[in-house]
Amino acid sequence: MLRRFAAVGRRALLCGGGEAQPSPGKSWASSEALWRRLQAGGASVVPGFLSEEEEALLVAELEPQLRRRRYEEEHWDGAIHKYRETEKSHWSKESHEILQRVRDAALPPGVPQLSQVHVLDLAKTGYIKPHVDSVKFCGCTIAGLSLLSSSVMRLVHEQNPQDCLDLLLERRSLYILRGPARYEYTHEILKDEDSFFNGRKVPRERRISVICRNLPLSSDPS
Ligand SMILES: O=C(O)CCC(=O)C(=O)O
Ligand SMILES: [Fe+2]
Ligand SMILES: [Mn+2]
Repeated sequence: MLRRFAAVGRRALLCGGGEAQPSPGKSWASSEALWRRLQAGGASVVPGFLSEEEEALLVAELEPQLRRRRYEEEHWDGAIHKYRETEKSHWSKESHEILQRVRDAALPPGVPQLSQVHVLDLAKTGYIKPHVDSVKFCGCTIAGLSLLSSSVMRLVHEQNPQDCLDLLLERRSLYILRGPARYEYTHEILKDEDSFFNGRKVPRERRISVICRNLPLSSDPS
């Protein structure tokens, strides 16, 4: 089974959005102070991690596999809407090298990794509701590439929902969720109609994410 998280029922409070303004052009997060804290815990966003050529290469390799599937309305756990997905362990040499670069950049050395890469294709009208990836199936780090579309990822603290921020996930960026951002905050991908970052529309097109994860350790908090 592909799903790896416990969905969170409540809708996130409105946060970030047009109000908290980072220094113009400088930040990929809507709240500087909170983002600095989450970065200190190991979270990050790396814009332009992929070149256009690398993005095209990954999409070309994934497209035939994805096209065989139909978009599903809703996942059984209710978190993902209008999506299709696959898990892939065999890649071309070129793609393998890109994914190795992701693993080297994002996954801590010495921690076992899920060998299968999760590929999630969200339709233009697709979105992901707030959830925390299940500690049963996923370890300390989630590392995701965004292909074909930019999007806004919202992080909301599970205990203090006013503690929240939006991340701009540009097309070809890499995001890393680790530490508090991985365990204490839900993450979600906003639907097109809600997709704003600092008051600016971030149009949601079809988006493919390619996600590498660590395996859980028995010492992971749960
Ligand atoms: O598409 C993404 O980048 C996130 C996907 C996600 O949250 C998940 O599969 O658990
Ligand atoms: Fe997830
Ligand atoms: Mn996730």
